[in-house]
Amino acid sequence: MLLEGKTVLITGASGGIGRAAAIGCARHGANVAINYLNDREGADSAVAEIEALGLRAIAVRGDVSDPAQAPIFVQAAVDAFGSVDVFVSNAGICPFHSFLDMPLEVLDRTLRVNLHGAWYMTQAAANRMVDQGRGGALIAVSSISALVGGGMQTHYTPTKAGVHSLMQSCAIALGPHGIRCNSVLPGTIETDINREDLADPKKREYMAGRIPLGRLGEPDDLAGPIVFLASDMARYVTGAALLVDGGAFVNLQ
Ligand SMILES: NC(=O)C1=CN([C@@H]2O[C@H](COP(=O)(O)OP(=O)(O)OC[C@H]3O[C@@H](n4cnc5c(N)ncnc54)[C@H](OP(=O)(O)O)[C@@H]3O)[C@@H](O)[C@H]2O)C=CC1
Ligand SMILES: C[C@H](O)[C@@H]1OC(=O)[C@H](O)[C@@H]1O
Repeated sequence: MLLEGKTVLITGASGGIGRAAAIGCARHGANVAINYLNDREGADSAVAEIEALGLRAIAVRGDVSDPAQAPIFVQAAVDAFGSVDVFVSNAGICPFHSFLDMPLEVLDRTLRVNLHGAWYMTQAAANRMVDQGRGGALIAVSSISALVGGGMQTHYTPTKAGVHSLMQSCAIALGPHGIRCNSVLPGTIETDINREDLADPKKREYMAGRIPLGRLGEPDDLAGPIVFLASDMARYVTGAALLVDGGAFVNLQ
């Protein structure tokens, strides 16, 4: 049990990586506050799964791109569990689109959810941790796409580089408060975000073929790395980026 007695907050935890991380943290003894936007059923089922493990969980609806939602989410977690020990900034979107004709609304929404949303939520969680005076851990779900490009992701990849950069700067700003700030960089993980993209058999075969470990990722592949970075096992790790990609990034030839 690496997170016994801790309170973990995760944005976008109604499905995919966030949901797997929420359940992974509960398996290690944490109570979990789950933020979601549209998928009430997914959020409720994550809460039920955590409760079945004997831990506590709440689901709080809110759009991370709205700055007013950040203090509301943090306060809801404090009201329910009394503290904020770990915050995982995970909520994100990736509406695949070509560059030259990118509608401004698609660009704007992607930046607002993935980057502004991460910033607002991280700041609110950090303020609470500083007030508590006993440190904490912030983790951003960045991406292999922080390091490499995507022709249909020109609006998205800068946000993933951005959230890792946010963790690096926060590591400096918050280190004196004992708050560690790190990123995980998933490769291609099968979730709703890429269901349509990977429905193309050629694309799927190409993406899977790039991976030395021989398969696309599943959401639960991120649970262990996130629990590790959240826990005291990583007590001297801050400003780091942990690739979780089955080896895709290093696979040149
Ligand atoms: N899958 C992959 O290959 C990779 C994913 N990532 C990153 O992982 C993170 C999670 O993605 P993944 O699990 O794959 O995708 P999913 O689409 O499965 O999950 C996305 C989650 O984000 C939530 N969400 C979306 N927009 C908002 C918003 N405005 N406010 C609050 N919650 C929101 C969704 O909530 P709801 O459904 O309730 O609306 C959902 O819970 C993203 O940041 C993504 O960039 C990084 C690298 C690879
Ligand atoms: C959504 C994509 O399949 C996924 O998102 C990322 O961040 C990865 O790099 C993949 O491109």
